[in-house]
Amino acid sequence: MSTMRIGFIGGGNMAASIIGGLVASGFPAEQIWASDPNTESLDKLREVAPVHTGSDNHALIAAVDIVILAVKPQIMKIVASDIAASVKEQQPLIITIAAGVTSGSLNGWLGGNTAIVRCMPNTPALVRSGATGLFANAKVNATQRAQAEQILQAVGLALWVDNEAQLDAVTALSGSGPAYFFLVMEAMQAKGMAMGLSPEVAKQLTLQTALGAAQMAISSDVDAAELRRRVTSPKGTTERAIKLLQDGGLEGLFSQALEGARLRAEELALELDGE
Ligand SMILES: NC(=O)C1=CN([C@@H]2O[C@H](COP(=O)(O)OP(=O)(O)OC[C@H]3O[C@@H](n4cnc5c(N)ncnc54)[C@H](O)[C@@H]3O)[C@@H](O)[C@H]2O)C=CC1
Ligand SMILES: O=C(O)[C@@H]1CCC=N1
Repeated sequence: MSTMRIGFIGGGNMAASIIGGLVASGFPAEQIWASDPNTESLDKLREVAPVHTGSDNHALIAAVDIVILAVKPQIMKIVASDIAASVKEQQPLIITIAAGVTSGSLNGWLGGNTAIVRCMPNTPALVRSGATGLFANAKVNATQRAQAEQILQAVGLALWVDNEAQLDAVTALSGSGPAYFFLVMEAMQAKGMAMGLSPEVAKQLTLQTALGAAQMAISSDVDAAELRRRVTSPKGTTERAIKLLQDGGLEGLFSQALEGARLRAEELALELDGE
């Protein structure tokens, strides 16, 4: 880890958060490169850490051992096809964080035979509380797996999945997941206000409750169902609220929502493969 050189193609939000996490965890900024045609993105990156920056993706590949593709999914085919010759020559480990771009599509655009780790991070990576699923293709060796894991751990939890199809489930669960919790926060906050609390009080109580519930669930040795039972006094307020949520079909709705997201992830991969 300490001697590896890492290059980011695409120096936007996700690159900035991973670079920030790496440097905060002790990784030397002088071993990090980033290339991006947008000089504003590069200026912002240099505010995060004094990394090497430029606009030439080929020069970046020549300088590093690991290339992280952090561009938008829609331009991945163009970027990958353009760097294919350099990747063939230098044989870096490729890590992609783009949603919906399969390792098979990427491998094809890069000319084949490429070691690829495909990751599905989520937006809390921006505050180093991310949750990432990782998948390695058959070309990735044990050292490269450990390197990829350490890089993504710089922005939160990083867990391997057994096969690439499981990344669609990861996308439905933790990739899109922050939005589900944000929706619950919006609804609770709105009703708190409707019941007479000020916007600020409703907001702060909602957010602190979300944080407290997550921290309790993470640190507790019992599961979420038991924690819920412990809040639920017999014939009390929680019992009434939970019954209304369950009678309204909350669990079934979550099942449908995650299934819909997983199917959409499958569709997106097919759409991007054709681009
Ligand atoms: N934003 C998030 O929280 C998450 C993002 N992702 C994935 O991360 C990837 C990056 O997302 P963001 O950082 O949010 O996007 P962003 O738009 O902030 O960054 C993308 C960067 O790529 C640069 N770029 C465009 N063309 C380029 C080229 N030819 N060569 C090099 N750089 C080029 C752009 O100038 C921009 O700075 C996406 O593929 C997205 O699917 C995945 C999970 C969560
Ligand atoms: O909504 C999306 O399609 C992407 C993938 C996971 C989070 N955002």
